[in-house]
Amino acid sequence: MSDDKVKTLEVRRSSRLSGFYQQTPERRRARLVEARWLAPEEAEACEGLGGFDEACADAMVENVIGLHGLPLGVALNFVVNGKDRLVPMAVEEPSIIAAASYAARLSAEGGGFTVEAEPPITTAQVQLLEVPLLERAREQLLARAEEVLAEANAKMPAMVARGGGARELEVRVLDATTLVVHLHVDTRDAMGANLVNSLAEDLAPLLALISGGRAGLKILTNLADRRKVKVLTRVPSRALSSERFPDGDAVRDAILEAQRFAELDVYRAVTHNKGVMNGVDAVLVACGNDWRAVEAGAHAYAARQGGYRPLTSWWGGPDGELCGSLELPLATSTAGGAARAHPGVQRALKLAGVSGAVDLAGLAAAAGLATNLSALKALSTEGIQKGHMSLHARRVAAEAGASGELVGIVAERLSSERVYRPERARELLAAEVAHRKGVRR
Ligand SMILES: CC(C)(COP(=O)([O-])OP(=O)([O-])OC[C@H]1O[C@@H](n2cnc3c(N)ncnc32)[C@H](O)[C@@H]1OP(=O)([O-])[O-])[C@@H](O)C(=O)NCCC(=O)NCCSC(=O)C[C@@](C)(O)CC(=O)[O-]
Ligand SMILES: NC(=O)C1=CN([C@@H]2O[C@H](COP(=O)(O)OP(=O)(O)OC[C@H]3O[C@@H](n4cnc5c(N)ncnc54)[C@H](O)[C@@H]3O)[C@@H](O)[C@H]2O)C=CC1
Repeated sequence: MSDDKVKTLEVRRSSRLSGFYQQTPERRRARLVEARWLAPEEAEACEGLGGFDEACADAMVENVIGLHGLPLGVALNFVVNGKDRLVPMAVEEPSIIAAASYAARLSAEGGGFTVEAEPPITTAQVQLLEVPLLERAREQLLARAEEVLAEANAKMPAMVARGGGARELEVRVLDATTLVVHLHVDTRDAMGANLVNSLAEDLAPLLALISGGRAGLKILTNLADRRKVKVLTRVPSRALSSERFPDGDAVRDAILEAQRFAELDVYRAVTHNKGVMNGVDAVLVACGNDWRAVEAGAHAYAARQGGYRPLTSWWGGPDGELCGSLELPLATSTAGGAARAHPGVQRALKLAGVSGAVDLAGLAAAAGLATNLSALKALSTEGIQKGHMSLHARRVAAEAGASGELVGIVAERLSSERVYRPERARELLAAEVAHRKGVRR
């Protein structure tokens, strides 16, 4: 590990930054410097597109004609495996970052999030077609597994030197003449897609020869179920009480009813899991990771028992607390892709103190459990619209033409009326502007 990384890990910093959300972006950046989350020059570099320019973009994808921005925020209050963390989130939807921060505050009351992550195993699939003697081919492939693994490792000396490498060969029968070989590879801090895809292509002729069949597709699987991450939390029921809902036990029970709904009904389970992915995806986007791969794997994992189920579980603990867990496959990267090419991604990883791909997976999962908790709590008490729409109101106000402090004023009036129509926002804005002109005269 580099000296810089060691220093980042040693500094004790608080993820609780009171009043943060009421401040301007400029002041928030200054707070991150004061609280030693960012160096002054890093905070300055966050401004605007944060150093991401057309040259970076042109090197990343094809047919670039410009840049596309998204808001980058930080979720606060996270304690993960006993350590305070800030969680960078890039997302277009209002209230997700607030929801993550809110649930992280609740979780911190019970000690925070505990993450258990599997090693970073990415799996390549080689399809073997027209295999004459399936069972014999399977036996032969397994008998020569060590040879195949050694061949694979010989093709990636740098990964082996890093502590990664090919770990296991698995053979599955798909139909009367088709096998699939799984090559499980520890890809350390890389997602490993390009690496294992190359391995699969290189090894396919040997696998076909051993099986007596012919090689078909050679590609990784995004059902990365050897690369799962599990996150747990417990929230004391007193932390769930509020002025409007003073009985924390009743709030806990209402959340458990919401969980049961998702367990019983696929229509609800899908929305429930959307609330999980609100947190997971926002972290992955901020950290330049392949969220399509994670989305695909997460939903397949949710359906692994045949029916589609919620990715999280919530249950009552022995001391009346609310306990929750989230488990999903999460193949992340801090070494490749945008992590190398995008200066904003590099800063986000630094801000979050990410030590590697497995650590990033844990942080994204903690954010997912958090956004699910906030959504369930809101849904089972006051309803989603109050918190969500009062934040959405700022966007409605801005779209109606408000700027500067008028955004907050119009948004607050929309929220107090609980009306979020653009025409009402325009009326309120016009009235406020007319009022100000009248006062000046
Ligand atoms: C929005 C809250 C948090 C308000 O909740 P509240 O109770 O009004 O919040 P509060 O004023 O008591 O503040 C509590 C904490 O929330 C955070 N917080 C509070 N306000 C802000 C803000 N403006 N900006 C940033 N952070 C904010 C902040 O951490 C604050 O702590 P403090 O710093 O004061 O100690 C709550 O209503 C909530 O979590 N709602 C759920 C929102 C949500 O899930 N949004 C996603 C969109 S809906 C969706 O996509 C998913 C869904 C719902 O369909 C999934 C499903 O069905 O399961
Ligand atoms: N089905 C899918 O999901 C597919 C995804 N992809 C894309 O492939 C890319 C794969 O990402 P990555 O594998 O992360 O990037 P990558 O393909 O750039 O590989 C990362 C490279 O970083 C180097 N490296 C340096 N330090 C390392 C460390 N500590 N640990 C591991 N490697 C280290 C290694 O040489 C490694 O090969 C993503 O952009 C993904 O979107 C591509 C094809 C299919």
